Amino acid sequence: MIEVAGVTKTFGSQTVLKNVNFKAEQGKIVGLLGPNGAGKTTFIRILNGVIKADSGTISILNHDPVTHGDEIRKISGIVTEGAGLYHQLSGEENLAFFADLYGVKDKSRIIQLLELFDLAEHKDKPAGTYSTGMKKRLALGKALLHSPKLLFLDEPTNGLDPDGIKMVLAYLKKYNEETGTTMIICSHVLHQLEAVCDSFAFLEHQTIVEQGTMAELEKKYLKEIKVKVNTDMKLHRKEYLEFRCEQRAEGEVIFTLPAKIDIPFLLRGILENHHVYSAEILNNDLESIYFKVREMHNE
Ligand SMILES: Nc1ncnc2c1ncn2[C@@H]1O[C@H](COP(=O)(O)OP(=O)(O)OP(=O)(O)O)[C@@H](O)[C@H]1O
Repeated sequence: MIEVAGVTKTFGSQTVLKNVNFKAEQGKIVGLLGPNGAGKTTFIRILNGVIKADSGTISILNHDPVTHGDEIRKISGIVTEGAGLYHQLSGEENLAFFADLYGVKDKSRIIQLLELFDLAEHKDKPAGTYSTGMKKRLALGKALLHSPKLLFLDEPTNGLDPDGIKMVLAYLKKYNEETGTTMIICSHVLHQLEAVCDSFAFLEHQTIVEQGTMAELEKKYLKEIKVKVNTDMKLHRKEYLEFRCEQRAEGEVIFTLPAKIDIPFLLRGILENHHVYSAEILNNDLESIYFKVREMHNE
């Protein structure tokens, strides 16, 4: 769906993006990660045709955002920090206004989206009186009015409370599953991204240094696995079945294994003489991988 090769962007004397390569498959949700100022928003604005790259090639469903920006905006939606809503208009009036602007003929789409985002009972209230979570949901509804094939989401959960975050992410996942809409999401809240994204791209030093699914990233970056085992065994050594281990607390042992494949062997070994109440891999979450990727590309 999206293919980017060798994209570079400078603002004055500052190079923000340098030789960026990126791919997104149709129907997938891709997380775009990187520290503050890495260039994530700039990259999304280039993809959406709002600003122009200095060099490189971009193809979005075979359209170039520079020459066919309008076509891309017709098939894409965007949610950014400023939701771009009219505060004096009601929720429904906002969607009606943008539906006209986007040339959406089927007006039933407005009520459908208000219902989808649990805003139907608030549709007549001015958007300015909405809570942050309601505004975000209305902005999502606005971005989806014309049933885009592609959705750009820049920090979609910023400012939301934990319930709001959970709700917005659940809506996005559900919408993706039901419609196959491709989504690119920028966020710093990694555990949220981990739950919804199919793959991840890492922006570092002005370029995408890594892109892959969780399984691909784990394989490449996790050189050892840390497993926390709740067991009644008491350790008197720093090694067990040739694996490094450490008793953290009573009944809790951390084992360091070369690979996931060693976990069944370890657990069978312990179970011969002890009980195992639970076992959990500690370092295979997106946050651990994010720091590994950064570490490797900052050496
Ligand atoms: N229109 C502009 N003119 C000049 N500099 C800009 C412009 N837009 C972005 N920049 C600069 O480009 C760099 C990257 O900004 P960008 O907003 O793309 O980063 P980001 O990864 O989205 O950051 P954050 O995580 O903080 O949102 C920053 O140093 C920013 O100041």
